[in-house]
Amino acid sequence: MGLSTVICIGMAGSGKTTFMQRLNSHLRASPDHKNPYVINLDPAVLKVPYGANIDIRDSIKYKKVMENYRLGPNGAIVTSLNLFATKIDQVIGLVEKKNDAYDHCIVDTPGQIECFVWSASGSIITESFASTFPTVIAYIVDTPRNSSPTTFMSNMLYACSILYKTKLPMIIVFNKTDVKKADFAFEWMKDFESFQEAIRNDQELNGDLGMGSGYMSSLINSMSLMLEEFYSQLDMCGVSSFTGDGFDEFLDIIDKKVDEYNDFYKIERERIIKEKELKEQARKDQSLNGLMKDLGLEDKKANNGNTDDSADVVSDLEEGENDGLVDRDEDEGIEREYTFPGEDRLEGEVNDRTAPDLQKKYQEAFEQTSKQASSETAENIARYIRQ
Ligand SMILES: Nc1nc2c(ncn2[C@@H]2O[C@H](COP(=O)(O)OP(=O)(O)OP(=O)(O)O)[C@@H](O)[C@H]2O)c(=O)[nH]1
Repeated sequence: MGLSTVICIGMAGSGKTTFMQRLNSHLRASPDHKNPYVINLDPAVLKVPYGANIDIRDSIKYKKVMENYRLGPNGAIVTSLNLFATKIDQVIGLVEKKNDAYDHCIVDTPGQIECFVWSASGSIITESFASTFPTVIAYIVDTPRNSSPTTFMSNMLYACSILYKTKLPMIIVFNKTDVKKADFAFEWMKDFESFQEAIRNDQELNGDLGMGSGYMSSLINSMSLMLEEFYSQLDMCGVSSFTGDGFDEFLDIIDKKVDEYNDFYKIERERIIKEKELKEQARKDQSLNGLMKDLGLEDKKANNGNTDDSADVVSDLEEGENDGLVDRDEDEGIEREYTFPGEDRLEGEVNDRTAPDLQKKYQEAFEQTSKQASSETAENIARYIRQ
């Protein structure tokens, strides 16, 4: 089995870094597993309590990003990730070389979850891993803090949005079980009635001031079906990053999720990528056809074999046909200054339908321009980021 990636995501303070530290030491101590390859993507963390093979802080100085770009803490995290994302191919290349030496590549993400999950660079980084290795999301939850049913549901909705956004297998990891066991959460996820009961109790306990009051409880009730569907796609486990409890189970679930990735998610992802490519090709063909049509160069076959030049092209209009279109201005005789590069044209000629290779030339020019445009765009983005 080759290397698989585990990306740790979770709300601020849920214990991602401590979880990473424990997972790292657990894997190192286990005779059944190889040491993990560890990546830190949190540019703002002061101290990384595990030895990282790749650390975003080595290449990007968070404080400098804040100063140079005059950004606040979150803006600086996003910008640091943007800068890092420009190098992601190199990072993936490095990890790929370790494919045989490691079983797991574990990735820590910034404390501010939205900076990673909802940023373009977060998506690029996740996508890059997911398209190269089987990739699983470990969504870390602070169990004691989620014992209120409404806080729990908000957290689950967040996890749900990540699942649907990344389209990757997900494990919900209830952390800090040394403080509070996660049984209540498993129960709520398996049996929606028990969750509704918890909301009713919360309401009774806290009255109208309680989070479970009125509007919230009816919102939660109406979301029950959606949440049930979401829970059915997940695996969950309870761990304590302090004591190491539950980590064996977590690793078993990772193996299961990697199989799931290979059997289902990979095929689904490839289908989606293929579909996108086809759509993109269709869009390009359409704009090329539009261009050809505008130039009066559409395929003759498209005219049902009618070789008569019946399509309205600029040259036709010049004849002064009464076609209801706008008449030319008085500057009729003035030759247009623009022309198509490399085209040998006769004076005043607008469309030369007799040139047999013209369509081919336009096709080449179109492809050339779109290639040039995309590399120019990439260069512009890189220049902008460097500035
Ligand atoms: N009791 C207990 N505390 C934990 C556990 N895991 C983490 N903590 C504590 O939770 C707090 C947050 O842990 P971190 O690992 O810094 O959490 P984080 O999600 O990486 O934090 P940010 O990156 O700042 O968002 C720290 O005080 C940890 O000591 C655990 O399993 N049990």
